[in-house]
Amino acid sequence: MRTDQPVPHRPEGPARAPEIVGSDPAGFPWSVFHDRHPLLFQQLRDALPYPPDALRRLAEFEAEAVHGVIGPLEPSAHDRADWDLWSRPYLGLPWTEPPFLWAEVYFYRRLLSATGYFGPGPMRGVDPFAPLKEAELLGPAVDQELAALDRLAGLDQAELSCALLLSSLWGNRADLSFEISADRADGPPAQESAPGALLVDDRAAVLSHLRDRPPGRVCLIADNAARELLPDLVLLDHLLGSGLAASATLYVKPQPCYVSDATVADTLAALRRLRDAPGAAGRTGARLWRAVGSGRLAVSTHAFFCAPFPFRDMPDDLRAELASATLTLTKGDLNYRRLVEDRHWPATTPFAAVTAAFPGPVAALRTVKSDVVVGLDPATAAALESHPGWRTSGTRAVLQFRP
Ligand SMILES: O=P(O)(O)OC[C@@]1(O)O[C@H](CO)[C@@H](O)[C@@H]1O
Repeated sequence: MRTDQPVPHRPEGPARAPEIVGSDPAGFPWSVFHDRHPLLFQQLRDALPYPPDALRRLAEFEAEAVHGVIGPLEPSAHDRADWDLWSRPYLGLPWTEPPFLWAEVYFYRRLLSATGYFGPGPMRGVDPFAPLKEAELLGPAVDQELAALDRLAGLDQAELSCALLLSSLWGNRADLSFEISADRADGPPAQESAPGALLVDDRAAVLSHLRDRPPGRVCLIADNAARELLPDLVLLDHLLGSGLAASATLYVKPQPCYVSDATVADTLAALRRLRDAPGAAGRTGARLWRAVGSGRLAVSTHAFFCAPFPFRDMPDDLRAELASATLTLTKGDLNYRRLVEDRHWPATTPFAAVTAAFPGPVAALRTVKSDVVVGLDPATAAALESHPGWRTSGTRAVLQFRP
């Protein structure tokens, strides 16, 4: 990863709204640091038997992250030089003072140090979130979701494309960090079919974009493992099999973060889960297995996916890869925050304007779990104002496209 400052912000796009920070005790970011994170520390200690030095580091980091001020990475950290630069403006401040996106990414980086993930000891390379992700992947809910693929047999290609885009989108509701402290102030989770739950639906435009050109490479920047990654993989299989894509690249995180974010190990586990399933799911898994073997489906990663910056600051090598894709699908809330920048945009700010710096055509598939939203029509935005909590309840979603 580069150690210089992020590339200067490009001039395109509307005047930029203020960044979302965590300093308002009534706000969502504050609750993440003060309500969600203490529960997360407990969940981690329950999930794996940590040795004494890791328990001590976890306790120290918990005290710092919940009540203290931001400290540096340990001197021996392999990425200390990067983070020294990136954290210079924020060291010594309460965790809720910096931009929320920066603070959360750094929180998860520090958490890995505390568990010993990068250390010389027995926890080196041990994903602290693996027990949570594995339980979800092997659980009965996944059996049911995979069995449901058998019922798609009667759909024609267009219907199938629409259905699988939607299931990949709503798969994003399966988010283990969100489940820790889901804010249900806005009522119970909406069903996929609930009228009005999908605030923007650009599926038709996404599909005609793919149909109207020779099949190329589709990239998918994944979010969560297990129950979200499975429908993402099924969607990629469909795009490859239907000729809407000639090849695909699945981008996952280079290291564990944000609790359930997918890594390469999670991807391999999901592929095994699919391949070993009965019926249509098993056939899908077998095709995907072969697609990986033939190179039609590449599983890739980049250090930038765990860096605390919006996508407009991506380094040139990743920019060039994405620029050559016919379409990039970004999954989930965090990737949305990185795509449109985590700012207090008016909700009617055009999606195309704030994503202008993204290299190539892009579609965001995201359930709304944090404050930022753009691209709503004025009537939708106005109607939502009478539903306090709609931005963080995970009951609404957007599927937005910019050619
Ligand atoms: O990216 P995802 O998995 O859809 O959501 C991540 C999330 O749960 O974590 C953040 C708060 O910790 C929010 O952006 C969001 O609610």
